[in-house]
Amino acid sequence: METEEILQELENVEAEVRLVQEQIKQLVDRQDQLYERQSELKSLLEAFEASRGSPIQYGGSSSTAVENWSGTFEWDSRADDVRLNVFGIPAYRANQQEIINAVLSGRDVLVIMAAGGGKSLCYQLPAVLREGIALVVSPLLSLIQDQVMCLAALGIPAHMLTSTTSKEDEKFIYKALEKGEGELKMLYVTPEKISKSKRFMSKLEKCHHAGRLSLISIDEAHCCSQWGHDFRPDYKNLGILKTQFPDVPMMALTATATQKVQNDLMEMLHIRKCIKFVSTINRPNLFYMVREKSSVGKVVIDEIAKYIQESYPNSESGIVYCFSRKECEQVAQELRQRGISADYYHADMDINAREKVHMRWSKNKLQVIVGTVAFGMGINKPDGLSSITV
Ligand SMILES: Nc1ncnc2c1ncn2[C@@H]1O[C@H](COP(=O)(O)OP(=O)(O)OP(=O)(O)O)[C@@H](O)[C@H]1O
Repeated sequence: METEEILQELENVEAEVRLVQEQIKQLVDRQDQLYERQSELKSLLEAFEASRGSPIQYGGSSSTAVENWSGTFEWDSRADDVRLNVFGIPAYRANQQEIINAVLSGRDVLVIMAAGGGKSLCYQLPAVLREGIALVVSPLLSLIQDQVMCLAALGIPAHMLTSTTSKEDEKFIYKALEKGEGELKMLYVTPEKISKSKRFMSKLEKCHHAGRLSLISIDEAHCCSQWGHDFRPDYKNLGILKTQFPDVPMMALTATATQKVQNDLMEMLHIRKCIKFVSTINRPNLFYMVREKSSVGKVVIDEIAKYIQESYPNSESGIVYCFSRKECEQVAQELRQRGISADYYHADMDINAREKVHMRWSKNKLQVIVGTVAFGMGINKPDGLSSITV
């Protein structure tokens, strides 16, 4: 093949890709319009139903108020069973059931719920209920490891595909995506996988083509927006997921998003018509205390050590937040000198060292992590978690 011929064909292929992308965009827009019309028609039916005093049947099932996601759904009893017997959760918290119902109805959803409010259940439960594999995009390795560890403990086959994944695991995951072999229910990846690995995207495409991609969940979705406090450039490319897999419900979850960030992330993820759930930030399990800080460094450490020893005599886990990396190392060392099992965590450490500290802490082999804000986003540790900001 002559260079000129190659160039010509490349040009043709690129032109066709642009055309296909345009067609996909038009189809996604059309899908949005249809959803909107569907909602209007369901509202009309609901109104008729109310005026006649009897339910109208359509599409083989009884009608549900359009935005009434707390109504009755065919999966209610299966969802209750999984909630209780798989996740060990006796009752839903505010909005959880409605979010789950919206996703299981095939809708795209934006969830704004305070940290620790229970966002994970909102995508993990549908992932267990739906056939196939759910993809979860999450920004931090430590967060992914934490989630995969918790899911494994619940007996849910979850895996992660990250820079630390072994060749063997990678093979297993690719086979599960491509051929449906092996047990895989939830796959966690960092956003870089979506934007940088063509191989992964091609396997995902095959999984979708075979009808086995059940759900796409974007955790810490505020990272999409440049207006947010945690902008991650690779999150910007996640829009491709909706473009490539328009029929797969997408969930975007975050604890903090201003109106501007919400609009921005909906735009970027191509979920402009999503159902939005905002939970109040009242956290009854949180207790705040502010104490005056001495100007003498040693006294501050003495007081923190005393507070930890007196308030957490059974070595319950905690985090001490510091502003600088150097401070983290110093404070950890000084706490150790006062008999507290403590270690530091910050972004200057290599990934293995960070994971080691996180694992020791997760398994209660370390009581206190002294970290910068690099540690903590999305950490799930139900037993006695306390945090002190120096
Ligand atoms: N309905 C519920 N009842 C009791 N506990 C729950 C319920 N839902 C979730 N939890 C528990 O609450 C804790 C926090 O949940 P989760 O980690 O999902 O929070 P999150 O909203 O993802 O927080 P973050 O923003 O920090 O990631 C977990 O231990 C989880 O098991």
